Amino acid sequence: MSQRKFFVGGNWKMNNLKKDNEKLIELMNNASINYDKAEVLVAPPALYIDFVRQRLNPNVHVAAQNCYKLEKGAFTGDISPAMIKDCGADYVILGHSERRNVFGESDELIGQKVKHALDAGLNVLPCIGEKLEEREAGKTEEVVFRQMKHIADNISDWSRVVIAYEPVWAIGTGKTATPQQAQEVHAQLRQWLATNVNQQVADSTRILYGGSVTGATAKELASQPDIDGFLVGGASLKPEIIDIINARN
Ligand SMILES: O=C(CO)COP(=O)(O)O
Repeated sequence: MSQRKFFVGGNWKMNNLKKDNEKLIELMNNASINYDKAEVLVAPPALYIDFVRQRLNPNVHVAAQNCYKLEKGAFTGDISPAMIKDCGADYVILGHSERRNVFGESDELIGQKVKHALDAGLNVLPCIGEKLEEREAGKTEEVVFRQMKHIADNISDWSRVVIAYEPVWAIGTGKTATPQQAQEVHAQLRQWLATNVNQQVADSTRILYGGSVTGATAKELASQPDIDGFLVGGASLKPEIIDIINARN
């Protein structure tokens, strides 16, 4: 097992009202979690970052699900890393497949966001992953390497970066990648980092898997040598998130 600390993020997406958030926070605050073994993060909708940060165990990171590439200005509807920090969060998820595919964000824009968020002092959790037709056309490596390059070219400090590999065909579909499928891509990504950044970054950077992770599938996925944790959607809204956080115990 690697020296990289296990990391589990819950991406709440556009779900839950205050009353639901309160229940989820209570569940997490009362759970038995060994924070020496697992780094834990939740990403509520931006409107609730302050609400969640004020109530949640301070050991848990709070993240925004997205942000813009500039500090402030006339960008109606958007938020900046400075605002995220001001509300007490310390991470931002960037380039999630829903941002790429529902909202049309490009590799270039995601790279610019990564750069600005790091410059502004946040930790970043950039996401990459291929669509089903890309996998079926044998293009997985090409796609994730291209996405990775746009991100890596904009990283000034790798100690504040956690990567998430989330194959689009596995997100919200109930079709979890097999441990072998996920491990294969994670190993390729780690090799890409070794070749294109350096060996130290390849050895130390956490690469999370995301896509229909459940309490039932987490343990075997977590036992793979290059899978350093998870970014969880649906199951992060349920009590089984605790089993996923404890998957390495
Ligand atoms: O997109 C995801 C996490 O960012 C994964 O979502 P699901 O776990 O619901 O498939």
